[in-house]
This record gives sequence, structure tokens and C-alpha cells, in this order.
Amino acid sequence: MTGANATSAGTPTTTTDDAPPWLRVQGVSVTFGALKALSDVSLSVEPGHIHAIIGPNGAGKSTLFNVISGLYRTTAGEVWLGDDELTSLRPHQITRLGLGRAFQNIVLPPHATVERSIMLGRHHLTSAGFVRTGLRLPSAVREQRLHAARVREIADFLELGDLFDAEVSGLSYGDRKRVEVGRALATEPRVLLLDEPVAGMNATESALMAEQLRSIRAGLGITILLVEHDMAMVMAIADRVTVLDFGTVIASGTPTEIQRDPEVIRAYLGSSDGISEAAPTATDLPRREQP
Ligand SMILES: Nc1ncnc2c1ncn2[C@@H]1O[C@H](COP(=O)(O)OP(=O)(O)OP(=O)(O)O)[C@@H](O)[C@H]1O
Repeated sequence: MTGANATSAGTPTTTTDDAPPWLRVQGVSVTFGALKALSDVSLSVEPGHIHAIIGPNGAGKSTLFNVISGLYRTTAGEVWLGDDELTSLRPHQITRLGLGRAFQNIVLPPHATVERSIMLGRHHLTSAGFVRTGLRLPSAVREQRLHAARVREIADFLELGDLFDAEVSGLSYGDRKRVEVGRALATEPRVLLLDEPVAGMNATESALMAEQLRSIRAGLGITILLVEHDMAMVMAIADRVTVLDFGTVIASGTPTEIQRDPEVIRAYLGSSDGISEAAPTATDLPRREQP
């Protein structure tokens, strides 16, 4: 597979042995009983972009992420990563193809250290089995060293180096979220899915996360697809934005285009009446609660 390589320097690098893949969602529908959570949703995520999915509560954003990462099955439609169809694959197979995901609710074991937590992301890359590792065979030891070096690089890259041996349970919320991003980066993704990366963070933590997402894109060449309710963050870092409402795509474009789109304003506010130059833009929009 492609992805980032361990180097002796502190900054991880990315191999360039093949072109970065497009992520394509084509005509995806998902139903839960009578509920249509997604209806004929299509979008393309360009390599090297930060692409945001936004929409009011219940719009289908998490369902879409769960489809892309193999946790939910589609009723119709397809998902492709480059030339690989993901639609019927299992999550670990999708991870192997280069699609990593950081979850909104942190699932890291509380007593694990930062090092152990990031290492969890490398499980599928470990070929040395339990017995070889236990016997400390040279090949297994070599492999362990490479993984350890890579984990160290990722921690340093995310400015978690000083916390390397600390237990995750003792970290601030923002640091724990960054460890979760580190775990996802350790899977060596070509495309990284981030589920509300700044939810619950204070302003300083959000600013650091935004800066690090830009670095992940620019420094590692990793495409980012994120779901986020924090509009200021989305408008500041996204190249493209896709807006979902009631399971359908109602708009797609640059942040500036999306902020002015009457359909988007209507979706968030419930009405487009009276939209004018002075009307609120999507940056100011409140969440619409589902009935
Ligand atoms: N496993 C499930 N079983 C039944 N209904 C579900 C399931 N997952 C999601 N839904 C429903 O599908 C619709 C879309 O939910 P989803 O969580 O994808 O929205 P969302 O845009 O992520 O919302 P939020 O911003 O509140 O997280 C909702 O009506 C939700 O109740």
C-alpha cells in the first residue's frame, strides 16, 4: 500500500508511487425501516482537498461517514476510493486500502499511554505474529522498531511528543482528540475521515486542530473529509463543502458559495424569506434541532 513512511527526521513523509485517489460517493441511499436517512447522495472528494460535510442535525452526515467506512450498508449506490470499490467491504479492508477514520466519541482505552493508543492504528500493518514477537525473533524485533519509530513521528508531528508516555485518561479533551487523530494517522491513510474534530474543544484547542489539519493535508498529502458543526472552522479550512439536509445533497461548492446559498440558509433557518445582503450567512447559522 501507499502512505507515509518512517524517516529518520521528525517529519513523516508520504510516498508518491501512485496518484492520490479520488473518493467518490455515487447515488448512495440508506434506509432504516421507513426512514430514508440518505437519498441518492453523490459527491467527489478531490485528492489533496479538505472537504467538509455540513447539515442540520439528523441530515445524514454520520450515516454517510458510516457508509464510506464500511459500518453501514447502502440500500443503493456505490462508494469508490480510486479504482477500489468500497461498497461491500468490511471496515478493516477499507482501512487497508488507505481510508482512515477518527471518531467523534473517543474510543481509546483510558489507561493506555499516548504511545500505545497511536500504536493501535498500526494493528493491521503488523505482520509479526504473537509467537514471533514473543520469541523476539530478529525480523519481529526489526518490525516493532519501525512501528515504534513511526508512532513517535506521528506523536511529534501532532505536538504530542511531550505526552508520549502519559495515560490518555489524564489528558485534556483537546489532547485526547489529537491522540485519536494520531491513531487514525497511524493507519497510514490516503484519505482521512474526521468526525467533528473540534466538537467540545475550546477556542485555543480548535485553532491548534485547524492548523494541524492544514499540516496533515499540506505536509503529508492526505486528503481530508470531515463532518463538522463549527461553521467558522469549516469556512476557514475547507476547499469544498457539501451540504446535506434530510438525507439529500442540497448544495456543493466553495465555502463562499455555500455561505450565500439560499437553500442552505433555508435548511438551517427553516425559511429563505427576507434573505438579503444583510441576511445571516451560514457562518452564523444555528443548528436546527430535529423534531
Ligand atoms: N442505526 C440507525 N438506525 C435507525 N435510524 C438511524 C440510524 N442511524 C441514523 N439514523 C437516523 O438517520 C437519520 C440521519 O442520522 P445521522 O446521525 O446520519 O444524522 P447527522 O446529520 O449525523 O446528525 P447529527 O448532526 O445530529 O449527528 C436520523 O433521522 C437518525 O435518527
